[in-house]
Amino acid sequence: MRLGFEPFSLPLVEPLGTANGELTEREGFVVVVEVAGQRGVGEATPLAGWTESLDQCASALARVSRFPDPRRALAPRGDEAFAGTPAARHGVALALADAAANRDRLPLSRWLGGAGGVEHVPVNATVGDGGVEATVTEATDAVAEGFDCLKVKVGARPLEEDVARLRAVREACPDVELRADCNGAWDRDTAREAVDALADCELAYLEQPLPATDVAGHADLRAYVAEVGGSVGVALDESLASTAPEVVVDAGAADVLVLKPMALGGVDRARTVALDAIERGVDVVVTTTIDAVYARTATVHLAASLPTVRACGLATADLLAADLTADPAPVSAGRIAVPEGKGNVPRSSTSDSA
Ligand SMILES: O=C(O)CCC(=O)c1ccccc1C(=O)O
Ligand SMILES: [Mg+2]
Repeated sequence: MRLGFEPFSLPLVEPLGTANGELTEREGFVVVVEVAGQRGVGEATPLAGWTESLDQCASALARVSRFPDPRRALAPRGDEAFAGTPAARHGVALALADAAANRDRLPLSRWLGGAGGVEHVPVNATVGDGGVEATVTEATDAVAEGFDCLKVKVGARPLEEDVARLRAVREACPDVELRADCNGAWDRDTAREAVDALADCELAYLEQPLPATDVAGHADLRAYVAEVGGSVGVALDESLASTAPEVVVDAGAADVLVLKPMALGGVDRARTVALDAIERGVDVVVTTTIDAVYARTATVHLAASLPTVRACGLATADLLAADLTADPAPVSAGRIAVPEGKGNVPRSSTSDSA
């Protein structure tokens, strides 16, 4: 039983504009385990605001790599080994899951508990902040590539500009499912104004309109939408990094949960959260923090393992200027074919398959 980890740094092709500023590169660790001769590869790619810092992640991985058996770190009593470091837990849990799925000769989607038979996962295109013209160009390019669901980043500029952007996208792309991700940028009044101003845009949902900790505000906003006879849903993303998902669901604060396995401490944990939410009538979308190929592919497997999932935020490989190995699950016509080989990233499709 061995566990090692190596740092990586991958630049984005161009910065992704969000209400929290620009994301320009992704740094993290490839985690490798060997269990009874079986190799497993995981990924820990922390992102400030969603997870621990890079340094905290490295410390947690170093600590667990000195365990005689790192599997103990995932056992219920060992979970404190990862307290506050969900990205580190994600990396170790994925490496161990990959090794076990390889041993059992199952694709990760099946090893996680999926029934099988899901060949594709639908995905949304991610349209960053930009002027009206740039936003419409990105949106129409995505539709031409076959996407039928678009997520537009908003909240980085005054509401009337975001309204103009979303109206222009709706006009140019009348048939798509349209979502807007505010990354917590609005206050309660602005969010209500947005619901009114966007009533004719047929938005599927507003993602994290209010700050992460304002769970009650999101419940109030849902009540407001019902009161004015609107149809826009409320999706929560950042709130799930600070508030337990069951608390969010109990509060009636979300129509949709946006689940990021890196922030939730692993695809295994994200799957538990997803199944619980679905059972309670809340939809789920799975996405990443723009992770590299191992974590992104694991999230494709997670999506495929669920009984239902809405278009996922997994069309982000092209945002990276380089990746850790060949992509076994590229986007084609707005969806991703689920890898069928054993494990997470099947060895035959990797460039380091020696
Ligand atoms: O969901 C998507 O379409 C892509 C992922 C994405 O938007 C994102 C990427 C990095 C950090 C945060 C977020 C987010 O959903 O807020
Ligand atoms: Mg989001």
